[in-house]
Amino acid sequence: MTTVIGLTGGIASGKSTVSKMFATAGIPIIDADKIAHEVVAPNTTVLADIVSVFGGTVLTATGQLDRHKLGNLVFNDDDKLAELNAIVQPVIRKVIRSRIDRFRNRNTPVVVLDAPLFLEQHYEKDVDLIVVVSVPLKIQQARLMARNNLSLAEANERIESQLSLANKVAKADVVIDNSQQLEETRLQVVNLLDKVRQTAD
Ligand SMILES: CC(C)(COP(=O)(O)OP(=O)(O)OC[C@H]1O[C@@H](n2cnc3c(N)ncnc32)[C@H](O)[C@@H]1O)[C@@H](O)C(=O)NCCC(=O)NCCS
Ligand SMILES: Nc1ncnc2c1ncn2[C@@H]1O[C@H](COP(=O)(O)OP(=O)(O)OP(=O)(O)O)[C@@H](O)[C@H]1O
Repeated sequence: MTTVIGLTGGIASGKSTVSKMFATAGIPIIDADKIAHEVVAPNTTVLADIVSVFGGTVLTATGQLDRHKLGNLVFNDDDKLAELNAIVQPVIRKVIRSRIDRFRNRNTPVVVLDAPLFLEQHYEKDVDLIVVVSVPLKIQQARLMARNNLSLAEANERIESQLSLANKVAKADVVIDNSQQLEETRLQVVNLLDKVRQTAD
């Protein structure tokens, strides 16, 4: 039997950080952001659809998606973000589901699905446990501004384009508090894995 852990949280809450901790413990990761990057490679129909809606200016000189430019177009315009989601989410969903099926068929004991839009895109039924990484808003803003070199207003636009963290926490089976030192977070990951393994035994 496979336990699929759905790992989510707000932007810059620490999903990748937590997901690396699971990977270090030997757990395979399905990374939705990585899949989202793969499905828009040059010469894909997804990229062609994006260009037909947003125009050729979202491409770099070498025909790659200019992620920074597209991000600036969609994160302050709900309608444009919805248009982008309508193009990419069905394709991302297909890849995610086929990877989960493969792990379940192989009876891999524990797998993590790291998906920022897990709750917005309703992946609840695809997983066995919902884990939300949580930090107070002030820490989320500060980490996002530092990591992506954004102003407070730009950081807030991105934070507000998702379900609120409080809303995500309310839907969680387990909450990982990532507001302290990394070691504190790592201990919570190790504890959670112990519990999951005990339940599966
Ligand atoms: C708009 C894009 C080009 C911006 O690229 P950029 O390199 O700046 O961001 P990146 O892809 O690394 O995502 C960073 C974070 O932004 C947030 N985010 C990404 N896409 C979305 C979205 N559609 N809605 C809300 N938040 C989002 C997530 O928290 C994500 O972890 C890119 O995010 C994208 O293609 N998004 C659509 C695909 C998607 O939904 N990805 C999320 C995985 S399900
Ligand atoms: N406990 C921590 N203490 C200090 N900094 C941290 C901690 N956890 C994460 N960070 C930093 O905060 C930033 C956001 O973390 P991370 O990239 O893991 O978030 P994320 O939720 O995966 O983001 P996204 O939604 O954009 O994919 C990174 O720069 C990371 O190094």
